Amino acid sequence: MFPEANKGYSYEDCKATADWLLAQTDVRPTVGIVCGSGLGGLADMLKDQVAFNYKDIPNFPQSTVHGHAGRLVFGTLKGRPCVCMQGRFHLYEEQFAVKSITLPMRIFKLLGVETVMLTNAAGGLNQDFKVGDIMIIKDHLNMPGFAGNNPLSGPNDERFGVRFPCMSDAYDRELQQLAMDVGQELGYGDFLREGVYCVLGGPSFETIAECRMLHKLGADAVGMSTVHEVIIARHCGMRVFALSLITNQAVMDYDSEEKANHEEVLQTGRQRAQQLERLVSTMVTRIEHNNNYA
Ligand SMILES: O=P(O)(O)O[C@H]1O[C@H](CO)[C@@H](O)[C@H]1O
Ligand SMILES: Nc1nc2[nH]cnc2c(=O)[nH]1
Repeated sequence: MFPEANKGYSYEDCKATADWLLAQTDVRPTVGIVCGSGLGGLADMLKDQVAFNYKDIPNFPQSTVHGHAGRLVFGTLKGRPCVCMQGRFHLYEEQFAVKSITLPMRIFKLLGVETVMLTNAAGGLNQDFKVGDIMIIKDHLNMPGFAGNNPLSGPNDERFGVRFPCMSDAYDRELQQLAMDVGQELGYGDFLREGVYCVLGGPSFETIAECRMLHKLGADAVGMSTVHEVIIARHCGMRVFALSLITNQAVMDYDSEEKANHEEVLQTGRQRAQQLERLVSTMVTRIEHNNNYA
């Protein structure tokens, strides 16, 4: 499913994969997009597509989760060259996978990507949030990281970045503001939020006590992805924008009959897909037009 432990992750391996891809397409992407659960439609927005199944790409992991197609799509979005992961990898898909799930970020970097835009489906912990809200991520809590499960653990290759990267500026503030501005213009003000995303290892959803604890700790939404990719993307100097679609309310109350489930997650994704695609595609256009954002 994933490349063998410690195989396929060196700078040379990543470069070989990037060079292989660059030899198959004329697209030279400067924006990389990652589609969350049920949000794969973002990739369909790309024009003049050149698409690869993950299984055909050297060193690439394979998607195993329903709602993650497993294709790397190159193309243009309103004239801007992009690459899009239609399907991402999660910590729970294989034990000790924190390096393989983040590998595509290093390949993005070596393809020439400058800005990464990540999306995910998440459970809402903030009691003001509703299902269908879009949360611009301003910061994160890396729970697996507290236990030493950080994608940068192990030897550091300075060709990618420094040993101790700063994370207080992980989420680009100009891009957060751009998302707010674009969202307001598109009339999304009623369901556009900002907040802190907390990553857990999954795949089990949270208990009621866990949701209450995470909320008290300052998390507005909880999921099982994104943070590891953000760490690797920032380590190698790419700008990061990330958003969560609040696909379900985290259950915080012992009287509640609600139960988190993946079908609801995918269903909410389908309902908000078009607006989310418009938000991301309009942002990409502005990144191109305002060089101060690029
Ligand atoms: O984060 P994405 O990939 O959107 O997926 C989210 O949805 C799945 C649970 O329904 C989990 O994998 C969670 O992380
Ligand atoms: N951990 C977690 N991941 C999610 N992804 C979508 N919804 C949820 C949720 O409630 N919890």
